Amino acid sequence: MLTFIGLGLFDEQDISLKGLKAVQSADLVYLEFYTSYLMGTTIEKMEELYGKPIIRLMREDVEQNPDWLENAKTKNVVFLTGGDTMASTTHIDLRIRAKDSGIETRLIHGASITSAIFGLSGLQNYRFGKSVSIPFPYVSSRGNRVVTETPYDTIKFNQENGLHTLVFLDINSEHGYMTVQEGLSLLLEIEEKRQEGVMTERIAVGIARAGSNDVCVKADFADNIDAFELGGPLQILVIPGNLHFIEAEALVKLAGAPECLLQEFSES
Ligand SMILES: C[S@@+](CC[C@H](N)C(=O)[O-])C[C@H]1O[C@@H](n2cnc3c(N)ncnc32)[C@H](O)[C@@H]1O
Repeated sequence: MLTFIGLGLFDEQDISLKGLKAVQSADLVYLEFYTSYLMGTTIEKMEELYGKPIIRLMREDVEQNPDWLENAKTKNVVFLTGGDTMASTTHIDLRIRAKDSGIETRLIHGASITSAIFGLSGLQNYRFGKSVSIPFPYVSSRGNRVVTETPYDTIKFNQENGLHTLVFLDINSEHGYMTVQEGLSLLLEIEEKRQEGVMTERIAVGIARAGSNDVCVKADFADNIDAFELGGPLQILVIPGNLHFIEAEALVKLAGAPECLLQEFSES
C-alpha cells in the first residue's frame, strides 16, 4: 500500500490526525521537500513527533528513478509532501506508476497554499484563471540571461478574461526560494520590454508564510516594489483581474491596499 500524505502549510503539527496515524503505522516513510517545504520545522522535529525515521527523496528519486516504490508491493509505505499531496505537484505520475505495478494507493489530504490564498487575500476562488510559476532566470548555452515570459503571458490571458492569477515562486537548490519582490521585478522587466500594460497600474498581492502565526499579506501597486518586503519564506504572488466590490474591500481592509481601489465602486 502506498499512502500519499499532505503535511499542510507550515510545521510538523499541520499534518491531519488521520495522516499522523498513517505515518505512525507505516513501515517506511518517504518525504520530498523540493516542490514545497515546511519552513517552520526540520526533518528531525518531524521524526520526533511522528516517531519514525524519514527518508528524504530528491527530484530524480521521485520523477526519474522511483525504485523505492517497489517496497510498497509488500510494505506499508507513506510518501509525505508539503501542502496537499497532489496540488501543484507532479505526483499523479507516481500514483499512476504505482497503479500500473499493482500497488494500492490512497490519499490523505493536507491544507494547501492553493486554497489558503482565498481566505488570506479575500479573492474569491471561482474568479481565478490558470495558475503559473515564475522560475529563476537562467543562462543559455550562448551565455545570455533568459527570463521566461510564460508567467507574463498567462497573467495577460487571465486579465483579458477578467480572472485572477496565482503565481507560484520558484524554489531550487541553487538559488533558494524566490521572494515576491524578485517575482515582481522579473514581471516588470518583461513589461518594460513588451509594453503591453499587463503590469502597469496593476495591483499585486504578496503572501508570506501562510499557515504560520507570522503570516504576512500585502496588496499594493505592482511597481511599488518596496511595499512587498515580506520577510522570510515561503512566499507567493497573486495578480488580481477584475475585482468584485467585496474583493476590493478585503484587499483594502485586510491587506493594506490603497483606498483608491474602492473609488470605481463608489462612482458607479
Ligand atoms: C509548487 S507549489 C506546491 C504547493 C503545495 N503542494 C501545496 O498544496 O501547498 C509551492 C509554491 O507555493 C508557494 N507556497 C507553498 N507554501 C507556502 C506557504 N506556506 N506560504 C506562502 N507560499 C507558499 C511558494 O511559492 C512555493 O514555491
